[in-house]
Amino acid sequence: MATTDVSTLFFGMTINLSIMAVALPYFMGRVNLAARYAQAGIALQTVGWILLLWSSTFERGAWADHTLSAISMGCVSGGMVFNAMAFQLWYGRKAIAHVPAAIAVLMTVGYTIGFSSYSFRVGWSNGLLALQIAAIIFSLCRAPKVPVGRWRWLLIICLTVQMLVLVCRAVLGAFYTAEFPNFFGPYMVNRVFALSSNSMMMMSVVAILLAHRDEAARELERLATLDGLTGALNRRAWLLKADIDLANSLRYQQPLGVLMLDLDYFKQINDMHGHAGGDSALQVFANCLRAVGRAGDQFCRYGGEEFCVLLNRADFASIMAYDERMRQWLAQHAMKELGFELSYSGGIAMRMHNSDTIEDMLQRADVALYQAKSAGRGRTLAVPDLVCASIQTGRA
Ligand SMILES: Nc1nc2c(ncn2[C@@H]2O[C@H](COP(=O)(O)OP(=O)(O)OP(=O)(O)O)[C@@H](O)[C@H]2O)c(=O)[nH]1
Repeated sequence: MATTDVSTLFFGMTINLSIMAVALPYFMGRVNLAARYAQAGIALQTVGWILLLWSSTFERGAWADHTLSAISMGCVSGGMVFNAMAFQLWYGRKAIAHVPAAIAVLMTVGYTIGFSSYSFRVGWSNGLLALQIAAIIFSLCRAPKVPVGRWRWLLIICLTVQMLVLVCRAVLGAFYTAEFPNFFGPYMVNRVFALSSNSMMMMSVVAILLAHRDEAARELERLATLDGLTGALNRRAWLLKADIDLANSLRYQQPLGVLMLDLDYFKQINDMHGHAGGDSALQVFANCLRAVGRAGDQFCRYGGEEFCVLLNRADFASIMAYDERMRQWLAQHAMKELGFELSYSGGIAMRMHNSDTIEDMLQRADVALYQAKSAGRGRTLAVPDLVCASIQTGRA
């Protein structure tokens, strides 16, 4: 430790940062907003460190030293703001970083004004950078809105180490100036700061790459489970969830129903309003299912213009009420949003006995749906010998 040269360590770190600032955008390829924020954060911090090293080649306190150092502080703290925005997006939250951004502005302005006092500028810049990092750590300690991997803890550890070293530097620089008169001098705190900055920066980049991988995995899962046009679950994902719900319904002996829905005269809709009109109708229908559903109901686009809803803890009367709500919703919204009426036929199947499978229920719902179509459409039926009821509302 005693032989480590602080300037060389910072120089090495700046070289590493520069390589990563160029390599990340190049090798990550086209990325979404969060990764672009993270890349911008690293790039800004790189510029900051380059300027800081450059400033040290000028006479101390000279105009060039003052200007370059002030800009470098703005870049380093601005880079933190971009990183905070990236982490928030990876947390599934809105990308706001008011506190780190306000601290970045405050820090740069104060540093520029108070540059002539070494103790002030070291205390101010290190103290506020530590505060900025504390704000980011605080937001990382809140529960994420999406499942995130262990990168979160890696990042919290890296940032905490950096924050603690910055606090030491702030205190030593501000109050023990005689023992700590130079940023690049061979003092223990400078060495610790240079070494920890090096390793924490590397680890932070690892965390960023892991966060990006998490996000890619979530996106893949989204693509694999959702229908691209309507945002509804696709058949495969729905069947997996349906099996779990059926097992729970058996275990707790609670009612479970399947509602199979098919838009009426959909071919005519396509013919009259074009394929885009048909697509919009499918989206409006999915919105209808979303609007009238309760938490726990699962719906999917089963295929083409056919949808399925699984209604947990719902008896036949509740499913009839659900169907009625759907028809009312469509009566109020379809004409307004599409310019034409939208009607559907439905088939209901309740879980009948303990050996029922989802496939059995779908088969019964399909038979009921076929009967609803044959009976003139615009209605929802259950297979007559199983449940003697029908709902006949809307267009017949
Ligand atoms: N616009 C659009 N049309 C689709 C999509 N998937 C399936 N279709 C169309 O949906 C139509 C379904 O037609 P049919 O099976 O005859 O059903 P229908 O006209 O609704 O008749 P009934 O169900 O008997 O009332 C076909 O013309 C398909 O091309 C889609 O994603 N978008």
